[in-house]
Amino acid sequence: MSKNIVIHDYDISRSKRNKVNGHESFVLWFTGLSGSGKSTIANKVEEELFYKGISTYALDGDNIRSGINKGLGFSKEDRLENLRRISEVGKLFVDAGIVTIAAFVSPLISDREQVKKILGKEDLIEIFIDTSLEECEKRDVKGLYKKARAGEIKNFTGIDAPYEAPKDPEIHIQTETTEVDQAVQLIINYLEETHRI
Ligand SMILES: Nc1ncnc2c1ncn2[C@@H]1O[C@H](COP(=O)(O)OS(=O)(=O)O)[C@@H](OP(=O)(O)O)[C@H]1O
Ligand SMILES: Nc1ncnc2c1ncn2[C@@H]1O[C@H](COP(=O)(O)OP(=O)(O)O)[C@@H](O)[C@H]1O
Repeated sequence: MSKNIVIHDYDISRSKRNKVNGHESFVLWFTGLSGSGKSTIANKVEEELFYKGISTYALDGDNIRSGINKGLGFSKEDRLENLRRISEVGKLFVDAGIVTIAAFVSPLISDREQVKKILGKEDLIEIFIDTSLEECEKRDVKGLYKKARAGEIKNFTGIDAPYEAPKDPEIHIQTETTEVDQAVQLIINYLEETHRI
């Protein structure tokens, strides 16, 4: 803690907010290669939760890398800082009583260890969107793999930057054998079975 910074406790606590909202707050953290299906599945999971009356918010590349993290690139250091700030923002949302959905490549085990350290194991549900590089490249939703192969983008995850698969995620989805709707149902089932919702 910096010198001369004194934390002020507010009376409206997270547990009061959770009680009023009628549900817990936590982060669903999606990790996987670009094009693996993180945003597609995260978006539908949010929709499903939202229409169940749950307060949700999705943090995704668009609202983060063009806003709070404008100026950060894709070096190992910048990714770590990107994910550190996202985790801190996620922590605020959880404190605000919101089920927070985060969809980021988050490629390294050490990146995700930092996320876990900031959010705390209890408030984090890690979801590995497991799609082979071959399939992501075939999808090439944004045409970025083509550019990376042509050398027009450097440090592209899966091409010339590493992706380290999670060893023990709470939820593991293989999109080449699981349809989007099935993936969403697996996540909702997990949340119900673990009494998160
Ligand atoms: N070099 C490189 N490597 C990986 N991805 C790249 C890169 N350059 C741009 N993009 C686009 O940025 C999205 C990934 O941003 P993230 O913030 O999720 O990345 S990270 O977690 O900090 O590694 C990723 O979005 P998604 O496709 O939604 O995953 C890409 O579209
Ligand atoms: N089973 C599946 N799960 C998720 N996405 C799938 C699946 N099958 C095909 N797709 C397609 O793959 C693409 C994934 O893109 P996107 O969700 O933007 O990935 P990411 O956010 O990981 O970069 C979408 O065009 C989606 O329709």
